[in-house]
Amino acid sequence: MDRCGASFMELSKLNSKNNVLECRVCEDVFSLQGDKVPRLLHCGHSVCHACLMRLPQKDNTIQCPFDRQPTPVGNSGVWGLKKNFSLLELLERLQHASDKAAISFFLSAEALEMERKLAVGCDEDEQHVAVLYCTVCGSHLCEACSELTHSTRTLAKHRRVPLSEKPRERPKCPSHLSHPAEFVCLDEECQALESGSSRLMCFICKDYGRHKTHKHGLVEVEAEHIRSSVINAMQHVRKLMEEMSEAVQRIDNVAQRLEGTDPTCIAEGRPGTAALARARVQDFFQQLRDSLELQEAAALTAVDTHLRQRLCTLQQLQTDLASWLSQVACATLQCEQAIQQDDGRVIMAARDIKEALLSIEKQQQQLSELSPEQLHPEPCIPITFTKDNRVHIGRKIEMRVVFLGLDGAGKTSILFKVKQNEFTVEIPTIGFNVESIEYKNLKLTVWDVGGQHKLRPLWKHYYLNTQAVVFVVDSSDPERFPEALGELAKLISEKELKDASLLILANKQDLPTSESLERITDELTLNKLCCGRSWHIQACDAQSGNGLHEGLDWLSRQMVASGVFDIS
Ligand SMILES: Nc1nc2c(ncn2[C@@H]2O[C@H](COP(=O)(O)OP(=O)(O)OP(=O)(O)O)[C@@H](O)[C@H]2O)c(=O)[nH]1
Ligand SMILES: [Mg+2]
Repeated sequence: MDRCGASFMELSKLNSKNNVLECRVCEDVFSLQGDKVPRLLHCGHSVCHACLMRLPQKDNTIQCPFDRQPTPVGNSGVWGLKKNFSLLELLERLQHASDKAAISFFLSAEALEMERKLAVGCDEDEQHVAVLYCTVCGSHLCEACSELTHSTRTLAKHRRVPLSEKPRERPKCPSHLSHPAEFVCLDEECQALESGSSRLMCFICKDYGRHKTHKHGLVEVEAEHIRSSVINAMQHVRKLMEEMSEAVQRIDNVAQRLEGTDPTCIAEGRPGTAALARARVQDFFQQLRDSLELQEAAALTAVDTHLRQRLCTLQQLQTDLASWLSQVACATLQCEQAIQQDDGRVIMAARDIKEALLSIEKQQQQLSELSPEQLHPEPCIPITFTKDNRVHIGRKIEMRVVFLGLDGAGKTSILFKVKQNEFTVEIPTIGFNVESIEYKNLKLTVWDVGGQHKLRPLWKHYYLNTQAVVFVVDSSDPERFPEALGELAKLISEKELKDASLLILANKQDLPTSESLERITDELTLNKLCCGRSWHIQACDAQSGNGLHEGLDWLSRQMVASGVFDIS
């Protein structure tokens, strides 16, 4: 192989592998001059003159179609950009070698393999796979057939290129196969309805065929439009793909953070967020278990204390009864023995007999003073569970309740209506009333505190250990609703009352001027104010007692988690 042949082969290989001699936008081979001359962009990429002319210009700069780097163009536009002289020199050498040397085509084994992958049959022998294309004969050839068929002096000059560089074929007119399809129909209806091939036409079809009245364009130009629109679209697609792969990366990072398998977590020995969440849940439930265990222990202690007291009482009663019994038995014996004697001795013992009988009477009296529960004790233990997981032993749950509200709202009237079913005209409370009220399974200790303005600063002394606040509102006095709202808002913000249930009694509903529950709820902004705590509004009147039991029932439900269990 001579030097020229060798350099041609290398250049061909270079070109076939990297397409350095083609414009990568239009894929046309660069030319030494004219539209296809390669021009250099600032980023180092080369693009043919024609493609550069088609690129949009913004503020006298054009963007490289490959890396979007800007290249300023002067007043002379694309014409002012430097030609890629290195590439032009390479091209010139290649053409020169091509003209001079007999073409003996060599492709590396690797390049041959690439060409074979195109799987095009050899036109000379269908058993062979083509790797070359003769641009003069227009035939696809394998290496052997290429040598064989192009061995004469004239045929050897035929330009053969790797199959992958085969020049694009010109389409044939579907109606006149001997003519090239030079035009394409641009009619909108045809574009929408017809296949691409039926829109192609030769010059005869253009002037006389079915598309003759339609708008048409040159095949090359239209194909170029499609190519450039695809290239444009591909730029967006590339951006989209970048965004997608970034999103995939982000998702991957998040998944790793969740599982704790990301490098930072591993390096710092930090668990993933899922493990942290699991630990938080376990902590929470451990605290619940701890506090439940404490509550259980307290409840069992309450049962044990109850048992000790009951046993102690029973033992005391047993001891008392045994002592009474022995005293009665002793007196009875004394009397019986005395009356067995002769008359004189009976008379002499009369005083002792009287005393013995008196002692028996005394024991009888003591026995009759015992309650039925003491005389007929039952082994059962009544247990109630409160909502705060306390155990209450006995038939009634004790509850501390404070009645608050503006002066004249009816607190004292309600208290006495519930306690002794009486409605009397009350005088204003100065200080407080405290009463014990039993209702169903509740034993309420009610603190009714005076509501006059000057007394309100004292309300705070009644908050400690209060399980429920009953806030009484005079429903017939809407002018004082804002004042009531102000006092209620202060109560709600009190720390000591944060767990207390809140019953709002809309009192004096018997009066014709009384407002509805909806209006009072709105005026006192109860839905907002009491959000997050257990509260209830109940219409009532202290005169008839209507609504008071419903209110107490609600309070009972707030206290009791589970009704009375008679453990027997
Ligand atoms: N018609 C009617 N009058 C009521 C009702 N409840 C209370 N009253 C009357 O309203 C007035 C005030 O009642 P009280 O019970 O003293 O009011 P209070 O909230 O205890 O007032 P202070 O002790 O000053 O805080 C009394 O004259 C009661 O008779 C009711 O439901 N209907
Ligand atoms: Mg009062």
